[in-house]
Parts: sequence; C-alpha cells; structure tokens
Amino acid sequence: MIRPGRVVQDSGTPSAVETEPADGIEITGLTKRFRDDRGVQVVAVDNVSLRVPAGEFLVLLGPSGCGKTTLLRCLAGLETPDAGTIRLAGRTGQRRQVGMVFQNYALWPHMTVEENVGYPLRNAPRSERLGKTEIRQRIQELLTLTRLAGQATRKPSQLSGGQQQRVALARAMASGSDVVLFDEPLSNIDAKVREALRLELRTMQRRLGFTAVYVTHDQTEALELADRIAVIRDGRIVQLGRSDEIYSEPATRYVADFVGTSNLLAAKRLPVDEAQLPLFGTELGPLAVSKVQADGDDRLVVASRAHSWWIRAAEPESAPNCWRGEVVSSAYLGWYTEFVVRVGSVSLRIWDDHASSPRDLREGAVAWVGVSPENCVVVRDDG
Ligand SMILES: Nc1ncnc2c1ncn2[C@@H]1O[C@H](COP(=O)(O)OP(=O)(O)OP(=O)(O)O)[C@@H](O)[C@H]1O
Repeated sequence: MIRPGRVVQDSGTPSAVETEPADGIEITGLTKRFRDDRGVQVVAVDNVSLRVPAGEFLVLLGPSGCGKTTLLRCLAGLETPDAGTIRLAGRTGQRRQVGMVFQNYALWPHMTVEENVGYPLRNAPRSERLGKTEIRQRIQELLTLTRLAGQATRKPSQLSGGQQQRVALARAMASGSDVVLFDEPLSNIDAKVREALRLELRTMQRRLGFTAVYVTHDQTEALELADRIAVIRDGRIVQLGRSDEIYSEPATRYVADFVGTSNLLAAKRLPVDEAQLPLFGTELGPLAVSKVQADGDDRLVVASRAHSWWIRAAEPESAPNCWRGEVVSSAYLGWYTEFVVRVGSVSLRIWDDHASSPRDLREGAVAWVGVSPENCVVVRDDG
C-alpha cells in the first residue's frame, strides 16, 4: 500500500540517498516519457525544475492529462524518470522515504486504525524494520499526534471522514517521512464534507510541519490548501506562485482561464500619453488597464474576474471601461447572481453580490456593465 519513495540521483538510476540534500524537495530537469497504445511518445513531465522548502504545502494544479500525477509518482519513486534528479530531505543518516495519501485514503477496511497506521512499519524491509516495542511506541506517537488515540481499535468504517483522513496521514508519516504526497485524496468525497476535510488537512499540516505536495484539478482546493501553487500544462509548470498571486496576477491566458472565472478579451496595445493608463483595443472597444504582464510582441488578452465587474440598470454618470449591453441570462446563486450580458458580439459573465441590487435586470433588459482598470490584467495569450 505505502511504498517507500526512492530518490533518483542520476538520470534513470533510482536509489536511496544516504547523504544530506538540501531541505525540502529539489527537482532538477525532471522528464518522464511514456508510449501510448499506438507507440506514440507522450512527454508526461517535461524538464521540470522546482524547489519546495521544508514545511511548505505545494499544490500541483492542472487539467486531466497535464502530467501532475506522473510528477507526483516520480517523487514517490513509483515511476523512474527518463532524465533529471530529485532530492528529498530527511533525517541525517537515514534512508529517505515519502508517505503517500491516495484517493479516498485507500485504508485497509478489515484492519483497525492501529493496524492501518502500523502497516508500513510492520512491512518495512527486514533490514530497516524497527523492533516490536519501537513499532508500538511509534504507532502510539502517531495516534497521539493525529488525535486518534481513542480510536485505535476501530475499523475505518466506524470513523468519520476527518478521522479517516487522519489515519491516512498517520500511516503516510509512519515511515518517519517529512514529506507527504497527496494524490487527489478528496476527489470522490461529497462537497460539504470535502470543505471540512480541507480545513482539517491544512490545520494538521501546519501543526505537524511536514512538507506536502498535493495533486488536484480543483482550483478551489488548490487556492485553499496551498502555500504555493504550480499550475501545470503539458508536463510543464506555467506558473508557480502564492495562491493570491496565481489568482490576481495570472501569468498567461491559460492560468487566468483555469484558476477562477474570467472574462478574456483579445487585446492590442493602443497608443496613449505617458500620464495615462495603458489602453488596449478589444472587441468591446478601448479598455484601460493598470497591470500589464506581457511583452510587446506577445499575442495578448485582457483578463478580468467575473466578480470584478459591476452591472446597473441605469447608465452611470462617469466610469472608465463602461458599456451598454443586454442581459442574456441571470441565475441566483445565493451570495451572488451570475449574469451573462451581451455587448456587441461579446458575452460577459458577471457575478454581482447584490450590493447594487439590480433585481429588475431580467432576460432581455438593457444593462450597463463595467470593470475598473485595477481589476484588469493584460497577459500573454498562450491559448
Ligand atoms: N503508464 C502510462 N502509460 C502511458 N501513458 C501514460 C501513463 N501514465 C500517464 N500517461 C500519459 O501521460 C500524460 C500525463 O498523465 P498524468 O496521469 O500524469 O496526468 P494528470 O494530470 O495526473 O491527469 P489525471 O488528473 O487525469 O490523472 C497523459 O497523456 C497520460 O495519458
């Protein structure tokens, strides 16, 4: 179930490292290729370099097939990379191992909590196995750490979702690892429970201080859990940054589109006086922006979040980036209403939090919509 992670020292040569590498995880030039059914080569991980400081919670985020699981499996030693090196921190002089938490936790249903947590210890290679008393002590320590001491003799089916998650965590940490890898552990769990489990996981990780690498395709999960997010596309990291940076300063169209709900408009730079904000020609007309994150020769898009736009029934007196449109649809979604508004040939998604209460804006109504320049960012169109 839990396989010890192996550290790759040289290209294609997995082995346990006995010397002390840098803290956390250091990945350099990692590449992993597969052949599909027809023999065509797929580059699942493409020359990825990345450093994860000890104690960081890093999320690998991207759509299905982008290579995030393969990257994680390389870290776990479950795949042998074609090129590159991985260094995992551990305790001096000890063989380095990583713990892994799988989808739905993959706990043994017929074993008690104590037996699940102790499994990697009791099944370690003979040369590394602790004595019986030490194993019992280690299990007790782990159960205390993860607040499971009272549940030691229960079976997984007798536990709450949060308790099951803690068993999976304790089991992942049983081999003495400072690094825990998570392969979409919450993806098959219903939404309400998932929210609570995310919070619990984040709290446990802060408290216990292990380094976490967590794979998901769910942007909400990524934003909530991560210290930093690596957004992955076609086996490469397209942006690495704190959650708030990824959200408010996406590097490219792909990131803006994948993380959060954005209106994306193809854009061309227009000449302006130096004193003025940069101005871009879009399908809506000229649009002023305050953040430009692209070079002169790039194909460009203006990205703006759906919740940054405002919508009114009457024309405002003066507002930059303001247009007249027609409401195509509106959907009440609790704390906000989602409007789709057509301006010329452009359909805009606008999330209104009811502060301006445009309740009379129904399908077919004329609406005034706009977005302030501070809420617009120009990025490279890598679409
Ligand atoms: N064992 C394998 N043999 C052949 N191709 C593989 C294998 N494992 C992964 N791939 C291919 O490598 C690419 C990356 O797959 P990977 O599972 O890492 O993506 P992912 O982002 O984790 O997707 P998902 O979220 O669907 O698991 C895909 O094109 C996939 O088909």
